[in-house]
Amino acid sequence: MVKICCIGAGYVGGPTMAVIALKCPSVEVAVVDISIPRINAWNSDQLPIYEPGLDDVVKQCRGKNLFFSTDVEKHVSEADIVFVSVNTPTKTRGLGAGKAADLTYWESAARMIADVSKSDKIVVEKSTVPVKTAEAIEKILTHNSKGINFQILSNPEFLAEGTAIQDLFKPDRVLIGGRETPEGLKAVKALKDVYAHWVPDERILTTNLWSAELSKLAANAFLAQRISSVNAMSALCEATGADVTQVSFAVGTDSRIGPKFLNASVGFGGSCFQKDILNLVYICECNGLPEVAEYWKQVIKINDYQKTRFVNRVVASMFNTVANKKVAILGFAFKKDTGDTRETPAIDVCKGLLGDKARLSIYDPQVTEDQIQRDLTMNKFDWDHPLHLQPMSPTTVKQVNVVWDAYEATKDAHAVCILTEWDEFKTLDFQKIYDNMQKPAFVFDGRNIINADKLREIGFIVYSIGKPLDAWLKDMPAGQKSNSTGGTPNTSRRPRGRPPGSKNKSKPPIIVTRDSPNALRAHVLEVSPGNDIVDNLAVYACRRSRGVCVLSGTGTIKNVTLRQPVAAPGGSVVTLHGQFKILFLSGTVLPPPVRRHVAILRKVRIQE
Ligand SMILES: NC(=O)c1ccc[n+]([C@@H]2O[C@H](COP(=O)([O-])OP(=O)(O)OC[C@H]3O[C@@H](n4cnc5c(N)ncnc54)[C@H](O)[C@@H]3O)[C@@H](O)[C@H]2O)c1
Repeated sequence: MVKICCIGAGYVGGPTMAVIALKCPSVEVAVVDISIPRINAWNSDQLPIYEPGLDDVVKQCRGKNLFFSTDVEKHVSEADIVFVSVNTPTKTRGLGAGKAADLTYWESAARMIADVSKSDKIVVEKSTVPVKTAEAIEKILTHNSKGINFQILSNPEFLAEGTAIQDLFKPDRVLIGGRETPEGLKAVKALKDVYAHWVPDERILTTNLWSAELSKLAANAFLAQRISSVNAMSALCEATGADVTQVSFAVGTDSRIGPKFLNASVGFGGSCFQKDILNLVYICECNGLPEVAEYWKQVIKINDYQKTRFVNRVVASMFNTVANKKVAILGFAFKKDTGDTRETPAIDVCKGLLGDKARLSIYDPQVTEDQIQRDLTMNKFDWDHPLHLQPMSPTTVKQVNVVWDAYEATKDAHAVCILTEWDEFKTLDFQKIYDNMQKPAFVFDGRNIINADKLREIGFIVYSIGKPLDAWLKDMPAGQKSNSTGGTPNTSRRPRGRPPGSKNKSKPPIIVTRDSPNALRAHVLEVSPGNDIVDNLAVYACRRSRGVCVLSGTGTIKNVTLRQPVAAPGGSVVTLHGQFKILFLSGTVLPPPVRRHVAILRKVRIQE
């Protein structure tokens, strides 16, 4: 019986090995990891990752030919084929920091394989690694081999989280790279035989080692580039009145381009795209190709720009400040059908809004409070280290409240930001949400999943990425960079001086609302039908611990109770029934600890 061992029981190692075990009953598969909680979870009913269809596959073969264990050395020494699927984070220190791949975990796995092996082995790179990594790994293994023969193969994984099981069942292709020597070709054939249990022969591609390694980086760079291309178009669509959905449909029907991966959004995320492109950029620089490096860097710059642009749009639309306003965040995972939050755009958007002092109420069906707090306090790239090496007890962000229901998150909120395209968000009762929100009520759809027209009919002010703007949003210039957003900083500098040929333009009005606690701020409040105006204002003042000075009001009211000042001679209460139009409304409402009767709504002039 062929024995396979996979080092690393993560998003790739776990599902990939479970599918190999399912499809190859004659192969014994052990998945090993240094993380005890992770292995315990794989052996329980609560798997450590959420992936549609995964539970079913694991249940069918766990304990038969699929095993999860922390006994790394035992299973490695017994295996014929060792997959290495460990983290390959971006380096945070030293040479190549912020770009190059950190191969610490890979190297320590390779040294351990060399130490414990007693028989020949095929070692398979499953992790995404820089091109030429196999050469380095080969050196480590052969220098410590004690006469054992190791063959290194590159077999990069192309699954996408959220559809991993489908992708593994029916891959577009399986790529195997190996040495073009008799031993290398034999090793390639041995691995090909494993996949041949369920993947058609024409879908198993074999190449040399370096082509396989580079193909994975190239594939991710191309995918991310499509997203950045359509996101760049989305900014132009907003500026011109074009609709990005119509543009991408028209572009995607060209058979040379194709329709996939052309949805505009708040930006791409996930553990791979940014990391792999940075890695590619570094490799280009090291190979003396600065122009090529610069080209790929732009894909990440546009992604950062898109997140910053989204935050700016939210802040600018809400009178240029979100200080102390409740903003509901629907969705935190980097895409639907996964609980994975690695490099999710939600992190930068939330940090940006928190930088402007918003209060956030976050709901995601698959992400825990602990994870969200961790993500919002962790340093860049720290997430890509095994759990036990990450900061143990992150400080929590106080302005963040994580809830388990979209209606709870949106209650009393000023705005809703949709950051993950979960299907359940499409069927929310937006009328109910609107009724329970502060007015004007805003929806910022970062995934273009809601029916904007319907929401506008309800009364929302809606922003959908790359779509024609509401009149309200057009009047709120959001193109400028906001220094207060904590999102990924935009490093590009504007050239000095006026562009050639430009004239003096009329300047947009400057909105002077700063968050000094004592500054006056203008608010438009809408009191819903059936509500008492004074009560509403009192609740509003109380929640914000602020005095409210009412300057004017419009609309119609019913059942008016006019209280004459108590001290006035003959002071009394006059109650008027019927429908009245407000001509003039002024007054002051003070928050606690001032006693309620001191809060006075002074003047209402009404007309029958
Ligand atoms: N997540 C994806 O969608 C995806 C897709 C394709 C490729 N990849 C690549 O696959 C690799 C793994 O990604 P992932 O998402 O599964 O990461 P992950 O963090 O989910 O899993 C990696 C696991 O390796 C374990 N590990 C680290 N060092 C170890 C060691 N010396 N011995 C035993 N276990 C060790 C960690 O504890 C962790 O559980 C990365 O290189 C990634 O770029 C990821």
